[in-house]
Amino acid sequence: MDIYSKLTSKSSISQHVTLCEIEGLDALHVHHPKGSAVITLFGAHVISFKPARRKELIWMSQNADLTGKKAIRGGIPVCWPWFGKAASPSHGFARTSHWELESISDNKQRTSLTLCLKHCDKSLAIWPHKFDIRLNVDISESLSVSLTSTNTGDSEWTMGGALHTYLRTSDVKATSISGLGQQYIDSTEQGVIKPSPGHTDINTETDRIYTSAEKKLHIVDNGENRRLTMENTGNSSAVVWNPWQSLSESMADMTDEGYLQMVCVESAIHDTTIRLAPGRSHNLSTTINVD
Ligand SMILES: O=P(O)(O)OC[C@H]1O[C@@H](O)[C@H](O)[C@@H](O)[C@@H]1O
Repeated sequence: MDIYSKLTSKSSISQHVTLCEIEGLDALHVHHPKGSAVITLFGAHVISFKPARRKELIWMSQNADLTGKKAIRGGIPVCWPWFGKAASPSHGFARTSHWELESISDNKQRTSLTLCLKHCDKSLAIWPHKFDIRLNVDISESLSVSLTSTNTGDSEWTMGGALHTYLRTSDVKATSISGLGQQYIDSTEQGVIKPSPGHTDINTETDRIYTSAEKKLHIVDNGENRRLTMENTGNSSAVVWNPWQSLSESMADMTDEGYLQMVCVESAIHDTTIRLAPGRSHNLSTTINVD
């Protein structure tokens, strides 16, 4: 999907940031000399990142729903306060909530945006806890996304989540990921734990939670001879997901062939294990670089 041709400008809000609309969703278009990005306020969802003079790094489904009625397929969904089906809705409510833009800072090196989501009557009905979460997005020649979760209530709560990055690849069958550690939970086989050589190719439906992944992962797209590094912090696992053919065909927001150009590599807290006492914060981050 060519995100940039679908943007309609509304107003310039800083030297390098324009408020735009994409199919009815408000979005921030960052046009820094070192890199471009688009982030929707719905979900605080990064839907594009392009380092200057390089190709798009982020995959977006051609059939993504951009009406604000369901989660966006592609980009970097912010899954919070839980990962997957730990509770309902799947991957939490942050990715389908409307976030506020809190601040922008532009300098020669980067543009940084902070978006914010706080508890409200709707969130309290789903998850009865008070919180403040902030997503900081730094756009430069690399992309850095950092989610700080703070307990603003008066009792402890527990959270999980993920920065669920959909990476674009020229050919998933020629893509390999390393730094994954020695074992994974295979979600395609009822959570069986399997040994891992620390790296994987993608040539079938893949839904794996790597529980001893290294902080730095390497993703090699041999089709395009491109090497990405993803550095994660604050996570308990790295999740690798590709729905492959028959699942893609069953999903309304994927094209039948969409799975061939993507792989999700996620900085995750799959096990809802972060306990936050009142006033305490946790930071989960992912930084993506083209080597
Ligand atoms: O369809 P959703 O809710 O966006 O989830 C997509 C996938 O997200 C991955 O993180 C999960 O491991 C998969 O099990 C899941 O299918």
